[in-house]
Amino acid sequence: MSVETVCLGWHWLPYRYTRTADDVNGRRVLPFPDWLGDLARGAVEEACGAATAYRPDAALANYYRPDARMGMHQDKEERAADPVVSFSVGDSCVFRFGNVEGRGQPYTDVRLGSGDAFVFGGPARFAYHGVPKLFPNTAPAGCGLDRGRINITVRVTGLRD
Ligand SMILES: O=C(O)CCC(=O)C(=O)O
Ligand SMILES: [Fe+2]
Repeated sequence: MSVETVCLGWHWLPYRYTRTADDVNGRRVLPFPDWLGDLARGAVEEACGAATAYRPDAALANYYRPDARMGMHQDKEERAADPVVSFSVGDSCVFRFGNVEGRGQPYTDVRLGSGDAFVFGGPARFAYHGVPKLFPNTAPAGCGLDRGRINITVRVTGLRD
């Protein structure tokens, strides 16, 4: 994985979440903002066509340089099966959305652009997914990012202090 990540609410490390960024500076992670939870809940409601009590408590903000990639993986450190909501800003990318059995086919390649939201929940919640390619210089003017891509995934950890 060649992205640079900042977390809100809970700090993610492979295999666990902690309240302190132990592999960075040991400090407590910044709070998860209410507005981001509201935005994500709106996306879930639009995706499933019904009101929901979705209450996320963590976000991972990834910065992709133009040559960055993310390998196929599951988001599975959460102790809850609530949906993951992804927001993209900047350059477009190929988002590879696969199956729950493994990293290989079948998968679907979706082009995610700046401003897109993607919700994975229900039977697709633990599907393998990754980002094999960015399309450099495709960020729309005024999106706030000249180069590369930011993706924010919003999650329900199911954890308590
Ligand atoms: O960048 C993306 O669209 C996906 C990010 C992702 O899968 C993750 O942060 O776990
Ligand atoms: Fe992921």
